Amino acid sequence: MAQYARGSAVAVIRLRNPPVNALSRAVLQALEDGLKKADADPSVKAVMICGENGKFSAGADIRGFSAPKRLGGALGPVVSLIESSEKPVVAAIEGVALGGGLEVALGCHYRIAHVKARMGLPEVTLGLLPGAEGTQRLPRLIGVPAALDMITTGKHIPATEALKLGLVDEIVEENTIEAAIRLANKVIGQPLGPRRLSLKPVPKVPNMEAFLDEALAKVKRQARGCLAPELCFQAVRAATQSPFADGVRRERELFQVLLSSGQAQALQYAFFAERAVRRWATPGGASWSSAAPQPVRRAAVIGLGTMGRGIVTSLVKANIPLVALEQDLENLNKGRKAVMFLLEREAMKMEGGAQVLDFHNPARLQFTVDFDLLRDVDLVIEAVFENMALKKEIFHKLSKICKPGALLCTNTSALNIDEIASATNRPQQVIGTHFFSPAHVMRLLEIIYGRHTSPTAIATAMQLATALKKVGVVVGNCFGFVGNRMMFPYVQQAVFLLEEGSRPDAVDQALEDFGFKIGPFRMSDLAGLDVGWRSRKDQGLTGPSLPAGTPARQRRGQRYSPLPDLLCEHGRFGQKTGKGWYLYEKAGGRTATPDPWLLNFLSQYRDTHGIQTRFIDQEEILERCLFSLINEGFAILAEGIASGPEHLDVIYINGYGWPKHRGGPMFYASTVGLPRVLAKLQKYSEAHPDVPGLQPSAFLKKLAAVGNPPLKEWMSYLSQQSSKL
Ligand SMILES: CCCCCCCCCCCCC[C@H](O)CC(=O)SCCNC(=O)CCNC(=O)[C@H](O)C(C)(C)COP(=O)(O)OP(=O)(O)OC[C@H]1O[C@@H](n2cnc3c(N)ncnc32)[C@H](O)[C@@H]1OP(=O)(O)O
Ligand SMILES: NC(=O)c1ccc[n+]([C@@H]2O[C@H](COP(=O)([O-])OP(=O)(O)OC[C@H]3O[C@@H](n4cnc5c(N)ncnc54)[C@H](O)[C@@H]3O)[C@@H](O)[C@H]2O)c1
Repeated sequence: MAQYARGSAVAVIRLRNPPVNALSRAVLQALEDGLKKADADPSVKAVMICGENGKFSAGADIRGFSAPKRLGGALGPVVSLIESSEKPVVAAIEGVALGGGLEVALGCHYRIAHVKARMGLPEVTLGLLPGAEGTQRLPRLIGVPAALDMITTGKHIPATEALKLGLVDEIVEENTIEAAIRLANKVIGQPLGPRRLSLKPVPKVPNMEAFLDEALAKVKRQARGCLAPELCFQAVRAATQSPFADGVRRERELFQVLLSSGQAQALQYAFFAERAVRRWATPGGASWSSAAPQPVRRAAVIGLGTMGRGIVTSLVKANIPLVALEQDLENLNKGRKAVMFLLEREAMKMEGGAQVLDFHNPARLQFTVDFDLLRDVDLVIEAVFENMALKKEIFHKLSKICKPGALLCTNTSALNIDEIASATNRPQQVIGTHFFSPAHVMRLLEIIYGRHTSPTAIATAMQLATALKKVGVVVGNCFGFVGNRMMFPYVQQAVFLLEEGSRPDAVDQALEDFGFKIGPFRMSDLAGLDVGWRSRKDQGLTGPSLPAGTPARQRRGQRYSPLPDLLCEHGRFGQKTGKGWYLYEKAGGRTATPDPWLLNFLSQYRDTHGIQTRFIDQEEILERCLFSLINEGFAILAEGIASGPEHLDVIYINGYGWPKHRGGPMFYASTVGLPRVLAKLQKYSEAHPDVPGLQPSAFLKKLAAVGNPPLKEWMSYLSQQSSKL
C-alpha cells in the first residue's frame, strides 16, 4: 500500500509494503491514487514520496514477474504521471532505492537522499532490464557512460557517489523526510520543465558511436552467455538514438524478450534460493527459528597456507580481531607476508584503506606459533593439511586449551566431521566451515554439522557467514559434503572422456560455452593436481599401498582412470609446475596452451590399454559431465544431506562457478526435464556399466515416474524413512 497524508502545503505519499516496500500492484495503485488526490487538492502545493521504515523501495515485487497479473504493467505510466505533475514532487530516499524504486525517484522532480542510502538498477542481476523508463531517464540525468555502467552491472552505489554523479540533488545526515519537506516547500512555484528528465537531451559523449562499440564489446565479454547485460545495453543505446517516447517503446520490447526468457526465471529463482537457504533446518529438528548464535568477539585461524591466508583476510575485513597460528616460525613468516600482501591489496580497494582495516594493530591481528594464545578466543578455524591424523591431533589440543564455550571449526574439504570431533571433549561445538579458494573472494561457506553438532554451533557459523558477507549453506556430513561430492563424478567423466578420445581443451571449451567460469581441466591445473593425488593415495587408490596386480583401469570393481596419477608421477602438478593438463609459460604461469606432449601421451596411453579413439561431440561432453553431477545431487537429497535442491544450487553458483543464469544444477535439470535427464543417464550407464556415477539415482527415477513435478515439490516425494540422518 501507499499511505497518503496532507500536512500544510506538502502532501506525503509513503510507500508501505514490508519488509522492503516492493512495488506490488496494490502499492502502485495506492501511489497513483495519492498522486491524483494531491493533484486535485488546491491546498496541496507540492508532494513528497518516501518509504515506510527507513527504506524507499527495493523495486518491483519480484514474485510478481512469475504472475504478471499481480504486478501489472503500470509502473512506467505511474512514473510518467509523477513527472508530469504540475506540483513539484520530491523523493526522500532512505535505505534503498533500487530498480523500480529508483525509477519512481527518477520520475520525481527532485531527489534528496540520506548519506547511508544506496541506489541502483539491479534488474540485470534478475535477468531483466529497468522496465519503467529507467533506461531512458538515467542516461539523461547522469550521462551515458555512468548510466551504462549502473544498468549493465546492476551495482548499488552509495549516496555520496550518487551525489557526485548528479543522481541526487542533496544528501543529508539527519532526518531525510524533514529535509525533503523543506526542499519541497522551497521549490513551490519554480518552473518544472527543466526538472522533467524525459524532456532533457542525452548529454553528448565525444565520438559516441566508438564509445558504444567499445562498451558493447566489454558487456559481451563479461556476460558469458547471459542475455540481460546486452539487452540493457541496447535499451540505453536506444536513448542515444531516439526521442524519449521511442526509447521507452524499445525498452518495453526488450523487457518483454527478457521477461519471457528462461534466464530471467533462473536468475529470479537463484535470488530467492539464496534467501531460502538462510532458513536452515536439520533432520534432527534444529532450525534457524529456534537456535540462537553465540557472539564471536575474537577468533583464531590455524594454518596460513592457501586457505588460511584468505580466511584471515576475510575475518580482518569483517572487523573480527584474531590470532593467526602456524606450526613454526618459517611458515609463520611466510604466512604473515602473504596475509599482509592480501590485506594491503584489499585496503587499496576500500574507502579509508588500511586505517579502516587496522591490520597492523596486534590487538586486532596477532601472528603466533604459540597455541596458548588461543585460550580466550570464541571460535577457531583450522586450515592445516588435509590429513585426518593431523586434524585430530590439532582438535585434541584445542579442546584442552580453548575455553569451554569456544566453537571449533574445520576447513576440511571432505573429511569426516564426526571423526575429527571424536578427538575433542566437546563434539557439540565442532563444525565444518568449508571455505572456497580464494577464501577472501569466494562467497560460499559450506557449513557442515556432525552427529553431535549443537544448533547453537550451526547458528553461530551461519552468523559468521553473514558477518563475512558470505552465503552460508548448512549441509550434513558425508565424504565431500555437497559441493565436492557432486564434483567427483563430474571430474571423473571429464577424465573418462579423455581416455575415450577427447582433449582437455575440447572438454573445457564445451563447459565454458555452457557458462562455467572455468572448465574442469583448467580448474584442476589451477587448484594443483597433487592435491587430489595425495587424497587418492590416502584412500589407497594409487601409490605404494595399492596391492600388486590391481588392474590399471579398475578399482574396487569400478572403472578408474589412472591418468591424473600418471601426470603427477611425471611432475605435472598444474600451474605451479608450469605443466599439467596444459602447458604454461612458466611455473606459476596462468596462460594455458594445449600441450603436444600431453596429446602424444594420451594417444600412447590409449594404445597401451587398447582403447578405440572416437570423436566425442559437445552434447555428449555436456550430458555426461553435467548429468552425472546432477545425478549425485539427487542421491544427496534422498539421503537428507541437504534439505532441498535450492541448497545444491546456491552451493554450485557461489562455490563452483556454475552459470547463475542457468539457475544451478538442480534448477537446470528441472528445465531440461527429469525424464530426459533420466533417459540420457540410462543410455550412458548402459554403455559404461562399470561407472556407478552414471547409474540413475532412485530419487531421480521416482520423480520422473511420478510425472516430473516442479522443483519446489520434489522434497515432498521423499519418504521420511529414506533419510539416513
Ligand atoms: C503480459 C504483459 C505482462 C507484463 C508484465 C510486465 C510488467 C512490466 C512492468 C515492468 C516494470 C519493471 C520495474 C523494474 O524495472 C523492475 C524491478 O524493479 S525488478 C526489482 C529490482 N530490485 C532488486 O533487484 C532488489 C532486490 N532486493 C535486494 O537486493 C535486497 O533484498 C535488498 C533490498 C538490498 C535488502 O537486502 P537485505 O536487507 O539483505 O534483505 P533480503 O534480501 O533478505 O530481503 C528481505 C526480504 O524481502 C524480499 N525482497 C527483497 N526485494 C524484493 C523485491 N524487489 N520483490 C519482492 N521481494 C523482495 C526478499 O526476498 C526477502 O524475503 P524472503 O525471501 O526472505 O522471504
Ligand atoms: N586449497 C584449496 O583450494 C582448498 C579449498 C577448500 C578447502 N581446503 C582445505 O583447507 C585445508 C588447508 O588447505 P590449504 O590448501 O590451505 O593447504 P596448504 O598446504 O596450502 O596450507 C596448510 C598450512 O597448514 C600449516 N600447518 C600444518 N600443520 C600445522 C600445525 N600443526 N599447526 C599449524 N599449522 C600447520 C602448514 O604449515 C601450511 O601453511 C585442507 O583441509 C584442505 O583440504 C583447501
